[in-house]
Amino acid sequence: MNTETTPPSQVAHVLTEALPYIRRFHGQTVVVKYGGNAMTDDDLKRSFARDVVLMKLVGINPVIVHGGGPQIGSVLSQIGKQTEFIQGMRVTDAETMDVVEMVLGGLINKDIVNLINTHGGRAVGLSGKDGGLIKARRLTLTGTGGPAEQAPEIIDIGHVGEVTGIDPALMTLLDGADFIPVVAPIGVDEDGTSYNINADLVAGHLARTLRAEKLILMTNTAGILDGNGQLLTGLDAERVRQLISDGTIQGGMLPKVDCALEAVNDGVGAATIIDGRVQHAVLLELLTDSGVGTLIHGQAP
Ligand SMILES: Nc1ncnc2c1ncn2[C@@H]1O[C@H](COP(=O)(O)OP(=O)(O)O)[C@@H](O)[C@H]1O
Ligand SMILES: CC(=O)N[C@@H](CCC(=O)OP(=O)(O)O)C(=O)O
Repeated sequence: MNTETTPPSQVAHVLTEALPYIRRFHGQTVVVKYGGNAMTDDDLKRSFARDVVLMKLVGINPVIVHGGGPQIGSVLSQIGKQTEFIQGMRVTDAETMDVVEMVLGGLINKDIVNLINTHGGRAVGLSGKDGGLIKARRLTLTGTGGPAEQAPEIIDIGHVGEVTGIDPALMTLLDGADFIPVVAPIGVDEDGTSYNINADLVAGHLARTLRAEKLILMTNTAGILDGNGQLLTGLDAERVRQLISDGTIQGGMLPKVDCALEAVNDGVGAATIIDGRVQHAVLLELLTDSGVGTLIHGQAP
């Protein structure tokens, strides 16, 4: 909103509309997954940084988990390396893992930290290695094809991890000192081996561990769409299962719905998938009556 052209009464109205939401989320943790597809445009990146700073200033505790899939892809193509996804996960050999660490833990993480800090926040960038934050192990995928009587085929996708534990100590420390944590989705096992982890999965685990009031997954669609491209504003587990089995939900949307369902069934207040291509998407979702995207419901009590 441009306050130079907006009548003051309208500005006051907007602030009043936000008041019940500010009260509701005050002192609560909100985990925001900032997908690589939502960080392509400089204006959008700035609007995201301002939203995060505003959240912190009104007493909400934002925790940012970022992706960077397209950015990893572009560095891999610059060095002439092919990349492949199986069931939404990037096949990650040792050389790809180095690029993942450089792009996620280096470039993107520090870019977001810098952006938040230049807009008045105090962000601290971490990967899952810092303070033992994200414990991981190798993820094994099983094939979906083949005759039913045969044991499912095990697919090796290299250094791709799944989260086995989150140590919240560092988060609590940062939150207590009013810092904003910005987390790169890299985990480590007991032997010190690094793993590339889908950022949605990390965000879901963090939200559960921190008992977040809300998990927000920002992506490059209006939310979850039905077969006709229409936005589905609210879904429960049963409907999600149907949409997966009829192929409406697929690819990169699969880990999002999985982790959103796991989160709401394990103590997280709500999970929404929103359009990160919209300016101030996070504020619209958190602090206005309109809300945006798809809300994933938990099981009825
Ligand atoms: N039913 C669906 N509704 C919306 N998007 C879907 C659906 N099924 C699959 N997708 C795909 O999921 C993508 C989002 O996942 P992904 O590309 O991994 O995004 P991000 O980088 O934000 O994690 C969408 O761009 C779309 O191509
Ligand atoms: C295992 C795996 O696929 N990891 C992802 C990690 C980044 C990510 O999740 O980025 P987005 O959220 O932007 O998709 C990858 O290598 O692309």
